[in-house]
Amino acid sequence: MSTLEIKDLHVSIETEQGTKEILKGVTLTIKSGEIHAIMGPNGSGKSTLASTIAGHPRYKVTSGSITLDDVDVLEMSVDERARAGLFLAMQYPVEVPGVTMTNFLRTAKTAIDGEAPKLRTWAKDVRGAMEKLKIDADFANRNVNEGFSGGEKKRVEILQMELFKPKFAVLDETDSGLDIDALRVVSDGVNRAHSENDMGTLLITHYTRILNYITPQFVHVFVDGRVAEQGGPELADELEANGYDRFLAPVQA
Ligand SMILES: Nc1ncnc2c1ncn2[C@@H]1O[C@H](COP(=O)(O)OP(=O)(O)OP(=O)(O)O)[C@@H](O)[C@H]1O
Repeated sequence: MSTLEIKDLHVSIETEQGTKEILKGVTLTIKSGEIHAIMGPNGSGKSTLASTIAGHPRYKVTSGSITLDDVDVLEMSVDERARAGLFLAMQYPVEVPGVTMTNFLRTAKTAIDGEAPKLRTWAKDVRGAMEKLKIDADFANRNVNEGFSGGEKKRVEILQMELFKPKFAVLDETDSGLDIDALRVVSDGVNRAHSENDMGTLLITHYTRILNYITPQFVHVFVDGRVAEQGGPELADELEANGYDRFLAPVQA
């Protein structure tokens, strides 16, 4: 059993207008096997939280902590975070010209595990995972994300998650731009990682649609850089019905 613990996290960025505090005290604990959904209005800091967990240099932690099984994540480099078992699927995946998917996946898996995967089983694992995610075999020879459609990029992210077997995944708007079939395929991938690897997930989303396929035990409403309320899946239904007015009123007052 692993625990990813975020405690009273404050994060700022430097802008031309000066320092801007975006996260204003986020506290959140995720354990192995748990699915947590974060929902919240545009600009409330959800992606900033994902980027901070990922170790993006732009986001400065001014106070608070992130630990993985009591080890300080904020002291780790981006690579070390991946090796420690954190997986981050970002809103805007990057293209890597000149690097084929096959080479990328094997190199990344080697870096994460500290040893190269066995050639024969690895090729089978990759093929099997691609089939499950309905990714055409041709993608193996294409350059990472180059010319991939939005939905294809998301499937490829989940492919990485299946193969790297992280302890925790942070999925930032993995559902945006997915058609119904792709949504189901991607959700199945996340659910498999939970049942087979006991992965913990932080799922950032704007829509309850994905929550029909991936059932979170916890829903957190993010407003103005903090968790304004926590609840079960019924909280997502309430947001769908009533929007964020109830949470925004105290902020705007
Ligand atoms: N690099 C940056 N430069 C300037 N402002 C930034 C930067 N990154 C984030 N911000 C600001 O911080 C706030 C939070 O942004 P963030 O992307 O974390 O919100 P979000 O909740 O993920 O929004 P959305 O739902 O629209 O994706 C916004 O006001 C945004 O403009």
